[in-house]
Amino acid sequence: MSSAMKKGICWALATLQVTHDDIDCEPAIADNQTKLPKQLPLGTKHSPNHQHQQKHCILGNIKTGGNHNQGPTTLIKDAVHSVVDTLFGREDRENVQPRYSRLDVSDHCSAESCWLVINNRVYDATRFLRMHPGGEDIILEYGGHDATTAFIEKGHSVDAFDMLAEYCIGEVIEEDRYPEVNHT
Ligand code: HEM
Repeated sequence: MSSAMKKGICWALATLQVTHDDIDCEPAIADNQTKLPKQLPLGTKHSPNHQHQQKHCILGNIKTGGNHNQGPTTLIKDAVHSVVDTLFGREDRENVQPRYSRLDVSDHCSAESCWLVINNRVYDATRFLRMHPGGEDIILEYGGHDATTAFIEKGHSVDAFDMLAEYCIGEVIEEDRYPEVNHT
């Protein structure tokens, strides 16, 4: 396969967008331990504003051997990794990260779905809200927005920076990136 074609497929996978609504795909992913994945009918119920529902379900069904304890985002990430591993081998999987525009992020500004951008990476802080030592409200204030300056200026510890990785769901698309803020 030519490298241009390879790059094209990587790009296509990377631009597939995943939102919290992907949770609707979870049964289709998990219910496949011993048989082929059940096909989720296209157009299966998602939130009315969901623009990429069909893509998500197709992607969700790629995964084989799902795990009920994993979050939907992890499952989708694994699904992308499975495809990349199959097509190109493991070494290329690091190039594949879901990409979101700042407009996509702005849809997730509630306690039901709370995303933040810190240094051009997108974090889904929804399940962390109640665990946040600084309180739920302060994160919610930044839900759907860029929280880089707030997060860094607060002086979060190294542990807090390390925790971010657990909630990272992708990165901001090239044209919406801001200069990175150094925190050392
Ligand atoms: C997913 C994103 C976030 C993570 C993982 C996170 C994590 C943490 C952690 C682990 C602490 C305990 C102290 C420390 O280790 O530094 C903390 C405290 C705190 N965080 Fe965050 N935080 C996040 C987002 C934010 C945002 C956006 C703000 C907005 C300013 C914020 C404000 C605070 C404040 C004010 C405290 C201090 C609580 C206190 O010491 O009384 N955090 N955070």
